[in-house]
Amino acid sequence: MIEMKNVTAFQRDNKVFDNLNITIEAGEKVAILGPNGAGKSTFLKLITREIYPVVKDDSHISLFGRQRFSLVELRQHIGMVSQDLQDDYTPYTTAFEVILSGFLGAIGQHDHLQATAEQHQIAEQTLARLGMADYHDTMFQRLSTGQKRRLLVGRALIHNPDLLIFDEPSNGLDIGAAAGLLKLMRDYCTPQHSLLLTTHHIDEIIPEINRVILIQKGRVLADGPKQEVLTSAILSEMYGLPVELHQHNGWYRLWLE
Ligand SMILES: Nc1ncnc2c1ncn2[C@@H]1O[C@H](COP(=O)(O)OP(=O)(O)OP(=O)(O)O)[C@@H](O)[C@H]1O
Repeated sequence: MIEMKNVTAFQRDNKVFDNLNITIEAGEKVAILGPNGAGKSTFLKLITREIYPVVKDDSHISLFGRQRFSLVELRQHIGMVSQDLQDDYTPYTTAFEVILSGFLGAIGQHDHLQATAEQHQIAEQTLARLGMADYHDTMFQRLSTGQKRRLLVGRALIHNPDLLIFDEPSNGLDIGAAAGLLKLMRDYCTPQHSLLLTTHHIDEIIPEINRVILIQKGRVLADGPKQEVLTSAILSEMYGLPVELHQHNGWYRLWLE
């Protein structure tokens, strides 16, 4: 579903990846961990085409079996939740428009992208299912961080995408809102759906995630089944300080030694 071969990519004049190789198959549920600045968001931006790789003969990015996509087509396959996306909404976009924009692969409403009556109806139902029907016309700037994040999840899921991308989704959420978010993530994890989660919080790695990729300074430090990659020794090496990992009923927690 995602194949990155020998990918070199920059953020302005910072070379973030030099010959990165990562393949993710359809249906996989994957967590990507790494210290600040490791390249996690850059990896996701290569998928969403917010960043383009350096053009080289032996390098390509293939998404959903293809190397060429229009952005509109691509976004039909992907649902995204990220702080960047949250920041991109104008303060005056209403809660309903945020949800509806998931159909349009756009931020907010755009005159040239018209939603159908059926899409309007599904957006109304989604808003209600999220428990936010009373906020239909409330402007984005007047919502709490938890409410904004819930809207973004509704927006990401509304078109039933093949791939859901969560970029540090529970940042800024209280424990109840974070638990609600994890529940939405788990509900999405059917065999045909793929999930990519980047996080700093080991306890966000839901039991359905079976593969973990560790990135450090733009390189893959470890990549494999969760139970092999998530060990105290490997995580201590990655973070450069001694940590102790605990596992309980498929969930993980990290302690400083
Ligand atoms: N807009 C930008 N301009 C220049 N350099 C950038 C920009 N955004 C990121 N970088 C650099 O690219 C590298 C990778 O950043 P990236 O945001 O992908 O890391 P990350 O693993 O997502 O970090 P974090 O956990 O802090 O969000 C870092 O060295 C960062 O300083």
